[in-house]
Amino acid sequence: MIDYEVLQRLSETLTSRRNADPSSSYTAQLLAKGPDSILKKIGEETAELIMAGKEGNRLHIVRESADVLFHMMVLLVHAGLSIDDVMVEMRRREGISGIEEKKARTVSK
Ligand SMILES: N=c1c2ncn([C@@H]3O[C@H](COP(=O)(O)OP(=O)(O)OP(=O)(O)O)[C@@H](O)[C@H]3O)c2ncn1[C@@H]1O[C@H](COP(=O)(O)O)[C@@H](O)[C@H]1O
Repeated sequence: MIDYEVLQRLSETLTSRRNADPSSSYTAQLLAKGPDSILKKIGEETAELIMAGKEGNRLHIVRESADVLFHMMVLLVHAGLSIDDVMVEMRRREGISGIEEKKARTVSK
């Protein structure tokens, strides 16, 4: 059974870090440094995920994916959002083929 509740708990923890002391929280440090620092980390972690994907090492892919997801969630908190908002969008897309969606986009242009 996959523990999706871990994302909910992490989301709550990260939101609470808005008021935390940066000396005791990496998330609070990032939030205090501002959006450019968060975006820089997302860029770095995404590049590392790309390299892991090229390398094909499954453990590295999982670990780098977790780093990207974590830093993306910090960005969401910075923007006053949460993983819930992303899930709402994913639910909206559910069952809509990417191929069909793209075709509909071209038609409406
Ligand atoms: N999931 C994570 C998580 N994933 C990655 N990281 C941190 O992200 C940082 C960046 O990773 P890097 O490998 O790039 O580290 P680095 O190379 O030393 O960083 P730079 O020198 O490049 O800045 C590291 O310090 C990791 O520990 C995380 N830090 C925290 N969490 C979760 O967030 C919660 C709150 O954390 P704090 O806010 O620190 O209490 C924790 O309980 C965890 O559940």
